[in-house]
Amino acid sequence: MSSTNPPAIALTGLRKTYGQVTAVDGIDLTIRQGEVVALLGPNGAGKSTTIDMILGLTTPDAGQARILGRTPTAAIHDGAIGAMLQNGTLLDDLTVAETVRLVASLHRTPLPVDHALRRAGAADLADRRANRLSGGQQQRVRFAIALVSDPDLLVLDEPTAAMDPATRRDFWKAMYEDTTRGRTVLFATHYLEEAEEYADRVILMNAGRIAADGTVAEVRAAAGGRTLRAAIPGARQDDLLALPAVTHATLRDDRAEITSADSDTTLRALLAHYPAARDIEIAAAGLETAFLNLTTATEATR
Ligand SMILES: Nc1ncnc2c1ncn2[C@@H]1O[C@H](COP(=O)(O)OP(=O)(O)OP(=O)(O)O)[C@@H](O)[C@H]1O
Repeated sequence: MSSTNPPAIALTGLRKTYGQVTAVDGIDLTIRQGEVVALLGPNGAGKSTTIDMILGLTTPDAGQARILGRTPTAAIHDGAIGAMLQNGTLLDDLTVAETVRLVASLHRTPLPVDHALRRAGAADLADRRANRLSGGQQQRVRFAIALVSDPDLLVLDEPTAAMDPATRRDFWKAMYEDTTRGRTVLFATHYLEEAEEYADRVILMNAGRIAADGTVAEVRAAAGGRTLRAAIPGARQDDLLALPAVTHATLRDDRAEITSADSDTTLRALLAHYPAARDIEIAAAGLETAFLNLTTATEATR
């Protein structure tokens, strides 16, 4: 892809407050065309508000969002963005195929309805009424609606929230096949394994700001993460937390789990303090530990 292409998403100084609450606190972010990006963060971190500003559904108090070199409204108007939101309502009286056809009729160059349904794994639902569908099935219909304009950018707010594990797998399989053609995808999720498995890049939000941004490996490393597990007779949690480089420590009976930014230093100090420590294991921290470390670290500095 040529470097003269505009970014899929360019956010500069983006900010939104609701009364006393700063939902998004000055975000700068560039997402290149073709990237698959996961947006992570605890409840209330500002993910949905950011997505709403990318889609032009919410006006920022400051800063701006540019989508493929245009305003969000212009990009939506051109059918360049397909979106799947958390609570998009489906029209009760229409069948699934009629619903998708209706949305297709709003676009200049839509995909054939049966293509969109097939790609979204919703072909078997075509003749069903939207109000008879389960939560996971409705999500597949919303996915077909997002795909029908054949958009360059897909924005998905917790797309798999209502899906069972098998449906989630099918959804991501369909998604993956679809993005191999250079489509840009931004998805918000609470499932860390989805970010780990499907995203090229992970953006971790906390309290309206970006707490980490990089590949899964980079975000893990930024959280300084190794996990050290051991049986430590007579251990006290306060003492473990006081060991050098320790960021978290939990203790159940004499089994300790310690997160450390520098596991060599922690281990030396641990053995000096507790020579009876045994069954020691050291592993790279998972994304979940990185997530916890980074979100607690930014909370502490607020
Ligand atoms: N329309 C609104 N009016 C008032 N406050 C709002 C509104 N929308 C969002 N907020 C507040 O802004 C903050 C960010 O909310 P947002 O929905 O963007 O977070 P989120 O990261 O998407 O959370 P979740 O994972 O729970 O969906 C929260 O404190 C929320 O209560």
